[in-house]
Amino acid sequence: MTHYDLLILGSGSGNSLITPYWDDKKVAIVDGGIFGGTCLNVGCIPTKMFVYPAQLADSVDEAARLGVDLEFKGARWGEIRERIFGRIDFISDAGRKYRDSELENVDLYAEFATFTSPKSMVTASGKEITADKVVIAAGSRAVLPDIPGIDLPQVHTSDTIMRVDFPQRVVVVGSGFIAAEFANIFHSLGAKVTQLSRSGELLRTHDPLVSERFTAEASKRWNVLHATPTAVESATDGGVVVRYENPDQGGTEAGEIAADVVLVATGRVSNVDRLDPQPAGFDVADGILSVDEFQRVLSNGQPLDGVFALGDVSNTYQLKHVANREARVVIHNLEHPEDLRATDHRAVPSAVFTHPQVASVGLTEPQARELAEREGWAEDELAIAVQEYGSTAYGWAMEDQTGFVKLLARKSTGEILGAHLMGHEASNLIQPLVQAMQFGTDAHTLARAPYWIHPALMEVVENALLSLGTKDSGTL
Ligand SMILES: Cc1cc2nc3c(=O)[nH]c(=O)nc-3n(C[C@H](O)[C@H](O)[C@H](O)COP(=O)(O)OP(=O)(O)OC[C@H]3O[C@@H](n4cnc5c(N)ncnc54)[C@H](O)[C@@H]3O)c2cc1C
Ligand SMILES: NC(=O)c1ccc[n+]([C@@H]2O[C@H](COP(=O)([O-])OP(=O)(O)OC[C@H]3O[C@@H](n4cnc5c(N)ncnc54)[C@H](O)[C@@H]3O)[C@@H](O)[C@H]2O)c1
Repeated sequence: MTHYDLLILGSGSGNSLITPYWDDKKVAIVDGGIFGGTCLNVGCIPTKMFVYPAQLADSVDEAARLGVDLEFKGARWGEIRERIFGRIDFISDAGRKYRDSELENVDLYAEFATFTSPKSMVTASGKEITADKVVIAAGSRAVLPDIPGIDLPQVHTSDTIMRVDFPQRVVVVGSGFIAAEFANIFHSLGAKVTQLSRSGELLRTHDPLVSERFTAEASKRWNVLHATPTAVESATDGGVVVRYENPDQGGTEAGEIAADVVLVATGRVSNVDRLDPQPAGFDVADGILSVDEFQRVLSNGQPLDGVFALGDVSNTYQLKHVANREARVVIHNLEHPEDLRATDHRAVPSAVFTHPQVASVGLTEPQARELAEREGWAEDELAIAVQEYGSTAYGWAMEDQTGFVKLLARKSTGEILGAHLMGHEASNLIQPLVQAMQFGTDAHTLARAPYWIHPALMEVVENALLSLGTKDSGTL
């Protein structure tokens, strides 16, 4: 048995916890997967490195509308893939070597491990590790529907799809973040894409206007079927046949579609079940490890001293910037047990890097209506504004016909409740709204106090804020 000052389970966001504070202390980092975790190896970073070339390919259609004739001659997928993974694999490998052999005070266990008590683990090869402090950053994994043929080699999750040779025919199963991003990448780079959506509505957890308009836009670009897969079968040409049926009345009729590869993007679950949480007495609720606001793991509803968790294993956001924020809180709380700080989850934004881009923060319209009803607000207290990109000068320059900013606010106070953007650079345009929600800036003050550069596309946010008609804060 080897004892450490700190044991970290998971080398994704967990890797950032080893600050200079631990230089003269013993640290164990345990990871049975690829060093560096999901975001670096199979998540945010490589996907966005494919999204950008896809965006360049998309510009051909946009340019044509504006009288500029470009030609898409094709994408050198193999080259793109080698460039992306040449960079990423190098970073992952260098990180692993640094932890494994260059730091004297850190031991890397490249194995899966399970808990035997809150502060002790056993690795797959039987090594026992104990520690004074423990951080669980074990992430999440893709879930697959239980249908015949799901284990065929042509069926992928986001973990493996980016390493394939370019497929001419792709079936994407699911309607969430991952499905939207990959359907767009493969379509834009020249593949024939069919997306199977169980509900027929893409990005369904977003505001209904986003879901409705994104579904319409995506359906113009690739084949979106209101259907769910029932089986995948090998085909004689080396590909597969995906059988599908309509999940409810009004859906696509049953049928089959041939594909080279299938990407299954039907959600991710916390890895907590694979840690053996019972012997450790960890609380698990709704499939995630329970933590308090200081990221301390709970046992029978009480925080365990010196045991923390962060990221996808213990939150339902499943976003890297949330895992990073929680990691900063854990870094502080590990080093200052007498001055614990809480994680602030008030205004967590997200973006879907597809085409058109989507970005959101705060309440959707149904959630805001529910709040208004619960709190007995007057009829017109909920202010809603929808501002089209095309209503601004830069939108004219772009001849934009799809982009919009939708805002929800409380009329009498100007409190911004939610923001939902779809269109060019939505992931950047949303940032001032995130700031305002975080700092409690009301809609009128945000529109009037700072200068907004004219005629930047950001004016669409300024105009949406003014369109809300919330209380006049007096700022001219
Ligand atoms: C395709 C894709 C695209 C994404 N894009 C974005 C994006 O654009 N923006 C965004 O904010 N988020 C994005 N995400 C989500 C983001 O990647 C995750 O929220 C984030 O990486 C979670 O970090 P983590 O530290 O909690 O877990 P991870 O980075 O997954 O780290 C967990 C580590 O724990 C290890 N582990 C698990 N169990 C054990 C065990 N029992 N023993 C030993 N080791 C174990 C795993 O091998 C893994 O390396 C994306 C995710 C995917 C899949
Ligand atoms: N840009 C980003 O920030 C980004 C990008 C990718 C992933 N992520 C994170 O990763 C998480 C997982 O992404 P995801 O797209 O897998 O999950 P998701 O929860 O966004 O979407 C899952 C989709 O699969 C559908 N589905 C579930 N079971 C099904 C079944 N049996 N048959 C057919 N459809 C089914 C659901 O209806 C839903 O549309 C996201 O929640 C997100 O937080 C973030």
